[in-house]
Amino acid sequence: MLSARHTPGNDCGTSDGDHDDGNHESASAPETPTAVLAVFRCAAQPPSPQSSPRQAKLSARYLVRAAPRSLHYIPALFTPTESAALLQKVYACKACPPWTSLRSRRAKTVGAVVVGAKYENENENEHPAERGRENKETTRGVIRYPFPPWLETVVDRVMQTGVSWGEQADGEEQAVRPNSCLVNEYAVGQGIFAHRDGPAFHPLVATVSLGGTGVLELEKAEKLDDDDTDNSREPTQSSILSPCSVFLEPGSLLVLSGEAYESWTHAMPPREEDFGPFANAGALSGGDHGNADSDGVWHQRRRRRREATRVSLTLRRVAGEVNRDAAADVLAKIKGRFGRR
Ligand SMILES: O=C(O)CCC(=O)C(=O)O
Ligand SMILES: [Fe+2]
Repeated sequence: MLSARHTPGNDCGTSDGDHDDGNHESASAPETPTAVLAVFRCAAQPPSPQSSPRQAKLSARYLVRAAPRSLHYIPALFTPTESAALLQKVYACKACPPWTSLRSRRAKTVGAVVVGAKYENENENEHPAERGRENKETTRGVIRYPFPPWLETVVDRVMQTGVSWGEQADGEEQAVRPNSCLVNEYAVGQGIFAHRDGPAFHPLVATVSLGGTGVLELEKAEKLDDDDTDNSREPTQSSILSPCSVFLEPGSLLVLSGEAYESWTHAMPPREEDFGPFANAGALSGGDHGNADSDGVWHQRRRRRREATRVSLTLRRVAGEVNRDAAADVLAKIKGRFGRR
């Protein structure tokens, strides 16, 4: 099991990615209750406004300059063959919980699961009134299930890029692995509403795309936390202020950290066709999804039909303190659902 480091700003608090749907509590319990290793109390604690947003330590060549800081796009981290094999693993995974069907996608959380959460926008039907809203959950615990081996190999590859989920308590530079993975499945025409992932997964999430293509639209959050209006804050580090779109190819990795994580919403509009310009057009790997013509000129405004179901693996890290009451509660629920083993 991975150790649960408690790093500032990395507490369980708000979870926006799977938040919307109560995905954690009801359908996320893997079928093996023995996998429960610990339950933690989460102290909702937004990142300190004084500290500059933590940026992912990734090669500058992956930085998307036409997007808010700090968004990195790594094309072709997985080959088409590897991506196809991973898709099979996702669908065949016996150690993973069942899918939760949502309004415009299916989702499941593999690994550490936030439980007892109440989300302001729990009811996704309220969308689009919820647009851009950050969840204020009253999370009470986290259950740590291990990742299945195939997911650990995904993490290994992702971490080769230099991505790390926080620093060790002693300040030593050492890679910290993610412990939770939100798996989203979007049929062609489906998507996810605008949200921020919030303090639960701060300071960073990294998403592997498999199957079909997708587009993430980023927009500066309209309603920022009080702290964000503090004049004494450092000037914005964002290179841009207007909304932008990022094209996501299968096999790619997208890393959101810094302001892109904290102050911008991201959404995948539910549609069958996407339009440029794409902020990462110059970084796309090409091939079947290429935008470049024979002269290498990028056609940023080209239409892109979504042709296949897209599956994304969003790697995150959750931390928290032991909460024995929540543990007892959760274990009782799991036993009730799956019976004693
Ligand atoms: O599917 C994606 O690429 C984005 C998923 C996402 O934003 C989330 O789960 O929080
Ligand atoms: Fe998200």
